[in-house]
This record gives sequence, structure tokens and C-alpha cells, in this order.
Amino acid sequence: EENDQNVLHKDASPVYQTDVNGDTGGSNTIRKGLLPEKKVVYVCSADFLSECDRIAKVPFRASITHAVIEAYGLLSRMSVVPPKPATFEEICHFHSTDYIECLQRLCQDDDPDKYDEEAEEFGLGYDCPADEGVYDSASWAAGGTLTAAEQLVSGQCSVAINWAGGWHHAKRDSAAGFCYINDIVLGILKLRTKYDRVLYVDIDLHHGDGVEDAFCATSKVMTVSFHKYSPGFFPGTGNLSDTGIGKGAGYTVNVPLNEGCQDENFYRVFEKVMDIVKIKFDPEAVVCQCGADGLAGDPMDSFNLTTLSLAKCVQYLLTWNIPLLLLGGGGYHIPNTARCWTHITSVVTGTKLSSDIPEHRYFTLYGPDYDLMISPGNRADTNTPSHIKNVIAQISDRPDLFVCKIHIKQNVSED
Ligand SMILES: CC1(C)CN(C2CCCC2)C(=O)N1c1ccccc1/C=C/C(=O)NO
Ligand SMILES: [Zn+2]
Repeated sequence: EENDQNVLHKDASPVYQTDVNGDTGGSNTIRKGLLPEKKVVYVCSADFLSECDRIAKVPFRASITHAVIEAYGLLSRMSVVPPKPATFEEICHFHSTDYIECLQRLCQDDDPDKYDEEAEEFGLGYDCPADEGVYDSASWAAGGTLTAAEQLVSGQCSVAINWAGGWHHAKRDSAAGFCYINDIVLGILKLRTKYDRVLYVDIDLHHGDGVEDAFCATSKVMTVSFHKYSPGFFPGTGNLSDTGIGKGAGYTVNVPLNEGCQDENFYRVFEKVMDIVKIKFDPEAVVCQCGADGLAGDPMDSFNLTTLSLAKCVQYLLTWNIPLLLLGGGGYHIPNTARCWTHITSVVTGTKLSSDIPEHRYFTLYGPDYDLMISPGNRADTNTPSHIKNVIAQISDRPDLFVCKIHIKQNVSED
């Protein structure tokens, strides 16, 4: 009977398995006998995509990702909300006005010698060029994250997605790692207007240093980053011993991992650490940066993950049934990144997808298999069982971590 339903639907949308009640999905579908409907907001518009397509290191990644999500018919399972670019004032809720004014000025200047010492001071120059359009694309990406966070705060949805967000290296007064505006910090500050304790999780290949720095001295936001940590690897921070300062001591968690990490080790560590985080921090909302540069085939060539472990991490967070903000991040093999974020979108919307990628505008990028799934490379996972065991033990057994307080609703919410 299940198979009979796997026919190509009249709307010629791709074959995707219907849920047990034979519904083909659609936000007004009353789904019986399944997980309670999680209303999902997907931040997107034509303007948003064309602006985010201009993000230099991931050209057209926004549109390529959106096209697969659309080709699988997933838009009908979500509420699509168009964002506006973040305003100067909104951006300066985190960033210094000096930095943002300098960024705006340099982006409007086409003199190749524009990088003066002020530019250097703000991290703008040859490693983070302030080319024409950089400010616009960064402010649109940030507007997407703010719109997603606002949808969660207003209770319009339980999950909100901005695949063009996730720029985790940007600092209060400097660009870093090709991140110019830290949309994640802005989104977390927005969530903090309603939620007392917000958790940030970062599964990008790189340490989420910009977000950690922003909240390292407060107990209201816990940051947990899983990343490659090895001498000379960017940004070089995020060791186990990096656990927060002052009132934030014990509210920063870092999970350093070695070269070649594969799905099994990655998810094992993720689940063990997050089980502890849930008990000790008891978050009211969670933000997950789903950077895909740890995937096999990424030019970063560091971890050896597939979309299965990253999707399983998101699936795990869904079981907490608290507001969830999902963001993108790194991911330089653009078709694999699109595969990953499509897979995650299908998990969040409770939609089973055929692994045959449907025909669509960028179909040729997925050859020769045209398969949604990716295979791990054959590089060894250098995370030995003892390294994994040690990392988990150090996090779960440390007295200063997650100082376990009984969370009494307090009227003074600021630290
Ligand atoms: C320039 C890019 C961003 C791209 N790239 C590779 C992949 C593709 C071609 C080279 C890098 O190593 N980059 C970087 C260079 C300097 C500092 C940081 C990064 C990446 C940060 C990141 O992804 N954080 O999550
Ligand atoms: Zn990265």
C-alpha cells in the first residue's frame, strides 16, 4: 500500500513518499498519528537570493540550495517569509558603529589602495576584502536571520530556517574568516528578548569563535562548538580548556576534534555532549549553525562527514521541542552543501525524499549519480576511541562546567 502511494503526484512534483496517512503534505495538512506538526518558517525571496548569491566565497550557493529545496516540493511544507536587509541600527545592536561605518565606506570605494590602517584595524583588507556589494549581501543575510528569529519570538513557528546565515567568525569590531556581520549574534540577541536561556550549537568545521566571544561572559547564552582543532588551523581557538569567563564561566563548551572525523564519531560526541547540555543548561530556545564544510568532498578537505550525521544532529535538537533557529555557514562544495541543507530541511518538515534529485535548473551539478546522498571519502578518522572518550569525559566530569543552577524565573533577567 505504501508503494502505491509512491507514484508521481499529479502536481508533477518529484516523487516523495507521502506520510502514513497518504497525505502529500502542505502546510494545511492535518497530519494524524505523526509528530505534532512543527510549523516551519523558511526565510526567502527573489531579492534575498540574488543578494546572497553575491557572497563571494560561495557564489550562487543561496539560489542553488533553494532550487533543490523547491524541486523536492518542500516549499509547500513550510511558510515562506520574505526578509528585509538588516538596518545599520539593527547591525549595531552587536557591532561597533566605527566598524560598520568603515565597512560601508570601504565597500563604496573602488580605489584598490583604499585599505588604510583603519581598515586593517577592523580586519578589512586582503583576507576579508570590502569589495562592492559585500555590505549589501552581509546585511541581507543578517536580515534573514533577524526575520527568522522574529518569527520564533512571535510564536509564528517552532522552527525557522535561514540557509544564507551562519557567519560565525565576525567580531564586534572586526571582520574575520570572510564573515563581516555576525547574523548569529543578532539572532540570539533577538531571541533573548523573549527567552531567558538561549543555547548556541555550531557544527561547522571551524570553531564558532565570533559567537563564543560575544557571549563568553554571560550565563544567559551557552555556546557549544564542535570543530576541527589542530595547530595552524583557522581560527586556532576552541580548545577544551576554553570554558567562558566571569559570570559566563562554565557556559562555553568546546569540542575539539581531529582530522578525518566521520559520521559515527561526530554524532556520538554530539549526542553525549548535548545530553549533558540539556540537563545542565535547560535551554528555552536553540540556534544551530549547520556549516557544511566538514562534509566529504569539501575543498576544506578536513572532516569526512556525510549529510547523515549533520541531519541527525538537527533531528536530535528537534526532539527537545523548543524553538529552533537553523542557519547555514561554511560549505564550499556547493552541490554537497545544497544536498546537506535540503536533507536537513526534509528532516525538519518530516518529509521523506527520494534520493533521486529531481530535474531542475542546476540539475547538471549533481552528476554523475544525481543522488541526494553523498559517500564518505576513504581517509582515516584520526579521532581514536580514547580521544573521543577523553573529550566526552572532560566535558561531563568537570565541576566548573554548566554550574547546575535551579532556574528560578527571575524578574531581573540581565546578568
Ligand atoms: C576563503 C574561505 C572562506 C574559503 N576557504 C577554502 C574553501 C574553498 C577555498 C578555500 C577557506 O579556507 N576560507 C577561509 C580563509 C581564511 C579564514 C577562514 C576561512 C574559512 C572559514 C569558514 O569556513 N568558517 O566556517
Ligand atoms: Zn567553516
